[in-house]
Amino acid sequence: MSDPKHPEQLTDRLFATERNPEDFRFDASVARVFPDMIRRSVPGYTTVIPMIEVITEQYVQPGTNCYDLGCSLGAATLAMRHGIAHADCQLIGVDNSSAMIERCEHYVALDDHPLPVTLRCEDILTTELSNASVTTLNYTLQFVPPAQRLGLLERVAGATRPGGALILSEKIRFESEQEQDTQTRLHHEFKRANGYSDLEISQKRAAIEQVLIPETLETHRQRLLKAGFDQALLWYQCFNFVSILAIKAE
Ligand SMILES: Nc1ncnc2c1ncn2[C@@H]1O[C@H](C[S@+](CC[C@H]([NH3+])C(=O)[O-])CC(=O)[O-])[C@@H](O)[C@H]1O
Ligand SMILES: O=C(O)C(=O)Cc1ccccc1
Repeated sequence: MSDPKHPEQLTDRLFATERNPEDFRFDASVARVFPDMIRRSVPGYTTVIPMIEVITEQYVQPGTNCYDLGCSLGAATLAMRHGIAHADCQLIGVDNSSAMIERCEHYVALDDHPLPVTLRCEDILTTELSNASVTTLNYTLQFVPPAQRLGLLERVAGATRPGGALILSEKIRFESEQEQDTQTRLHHEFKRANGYSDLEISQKRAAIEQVLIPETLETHRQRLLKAGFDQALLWYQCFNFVSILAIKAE
C-alpha cells in the first residue's frame, strides 16, 4: 500500500520490454517513475538542481513572482523555494500534466519551508506571467514546438523585471556531425552506466524523437537575445545537456 503523503519512488523500466512505437507522453506511468528516470537519463541533472537554488538567490527581488515552467514533480520549484529569502515573493509552478501536478502537490507539502507555492495545471504557452524576477525552464522548452519557442521566450522576457533572469536547461544538438555523434554516444554510455539496456535506450530514443526537438546552443543564445534578454551565458554543460543563464539588464 502506498501512503498518499509519500509518493512511492519507483525504478524506470518503462522501455525495458518490447513496445509498440508510440510518442512519449507525461502520463501517470511516467510521473510514477519520474525522479528515477530523469536522474538516470539527463547528465548533469543532479548538479543543475542545487545550482538553481544558488542562482535564484542571486537574482530574486523582493515583491516579485518566480516561475518554474514545466515543473513536473517540483525538483526545480523546491530548489527555487530554498533560494528565496523574501516572504513577499510568489512562487508559481506550471505543468500541463495533471499526473505530474498531483504528485508535485505531495512533494511541495513534504518540503518544510514557509514560502507558499502555487501550482497551476496549465499550458506554459498561455499561463499568465507578470512581475517576474526569476523564471526556470528546466528541460521543458525542448518539448515546445520550435515555432512557438520565440513567442514563449518573448512573454517570459517581457514579464521579467530589469535585473531579473531566466534559467534555461536543454538537451542540445551540434552543428558538427562528428560532435553530434560523439556527444550522443557519451549520453548513451551515461544511460548504460546508470543501468539502462540497449533496448531501453533505443526504444526511448524512438519515443522522444518527435516530441523532444533539440536545437544548437547558438540558436538558443540568439533567440534569447531576440526575445529581450541582454545576456545569455552558458553556465553548465555535460555532454549534450546544457544550462543557460539569460539576464535582463538593470
Ligand atoms: N506546453 C507545456 N505546458 C506545460 N507543461 C509542459 C508543456 N510541455 C511540456 N510540459 C511539461 O514539461 C515537463 C518536462 S520535464 C521537466 C523537469 C523539471 N523541470 C525538473 O527540473 O524536474 C523534462 C523531461 O522530462 O526531460 C513535463 O512535466 C511536461 O508535462
Ligand atoms: O532519456 C533521454 O534520452 C533524454 O533525452 C531525456 C529525457 C528525460 C526524461 C523524459 C524524456 C527525455
